[in-house]
Amino acid sequence: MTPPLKIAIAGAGGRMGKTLIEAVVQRADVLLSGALEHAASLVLGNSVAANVRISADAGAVLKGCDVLIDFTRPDASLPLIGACAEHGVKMVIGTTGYDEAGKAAIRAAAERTAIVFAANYSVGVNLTFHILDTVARVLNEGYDVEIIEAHHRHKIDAPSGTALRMGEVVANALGRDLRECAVYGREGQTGARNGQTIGFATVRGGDIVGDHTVLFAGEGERVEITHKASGRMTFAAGAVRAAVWLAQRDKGLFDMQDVLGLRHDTV
Ligand SMILES: NC(=O)C1=CN([C@@H]2O[C@H](COP(=O)(O)OP(=O)(O)OC[C@H]3O[C@@H](n4cnc5c(N)ncnc54)[C@H](OP(=O)(O)O)[C@@H]3O)[C@@H](O)[C@H]2O)C=CC1
Ligand SMILES: O=C(O)C1=N[C@H](C(=O)O)C[C@H](O)C1
Repeated sequence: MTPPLKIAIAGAGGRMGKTLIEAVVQRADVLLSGALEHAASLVLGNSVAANVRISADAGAVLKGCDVLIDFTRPDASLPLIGACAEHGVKMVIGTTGYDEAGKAAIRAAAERTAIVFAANYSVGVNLTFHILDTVARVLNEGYDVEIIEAHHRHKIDAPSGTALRMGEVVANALGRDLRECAVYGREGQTGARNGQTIGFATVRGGDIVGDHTVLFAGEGERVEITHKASGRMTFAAGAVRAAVWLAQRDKGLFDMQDVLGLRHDTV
């Protein structure tokens, strides 16, 4: 019998970390082997499962696992990504907000180990990426694109990784480069809207788990594609699914489209 896949969680005390622990423990085919936090964390030593306490010893946690699932913050995850590449530990990265150098570090690490990196692990959002590609190709002229996202008051990056990915999908479908056409918020005498731009609006408040709407506004009609997450288990279950999928890969960079078998040339 194949031994269960050993999964460790980085950011174990966080909102996603706690939900990921629940998601791992629920499955019979995987084992929670470690739970990682930073050295000053108030939850160090807390027991999270049989024989697993939250630790700040990254070396020991990595030694004991096959896959590390990281939902932390870019500055915390980058050293872990380097260490995983060095020790051949596979990774599922859910953290958002990386700059270009951070993304380059992930690509470099994926030459040495297998990594799934996705801004959103829910099946619904990944399906939405496909729908957006189709909608943008049809409404390719005369429709202004605006992306509106809302999250809880604790979120530290904006726009969300998911909103940015939605922008990339739409921009690719329209033959545009998001880096050149994105407009992040408006204020004052903005002038009339440039039809080639893709606008982003961010809302932060309360306990909103994650809402995303892409609006295609034309003359006489508008199309709105909306996804609303009402709980974090949808992300956590997707991340654990990605970890199990990684068991068959040695190295390379993948995303949730690959895990779900949804990849085609455009998304
Ligand atoms: N891809 C997806 O599907 C999703 C992605 N996310 C992303 O996941 C990330 C985390 O979100 P969320 O759980 O809400 O955030 P939290 O702040 O609740 O959790 C982050 C955790 O990481 C801990 N941490 C900080 N530094 C380190 C370190 N060096 N080693 C280990 N742990 C560390 C934090 O500790 P402390 O609080 O003490 O600083 C905290 O417990 C965000 O980037 C978010 O955007 C979220 C949901 C879904
Ligand atoms: O921080 C969050 O909570 C979330 N972050 C992800 C993002 O930035 O897209 C995914 C989800 O919307 C929740």
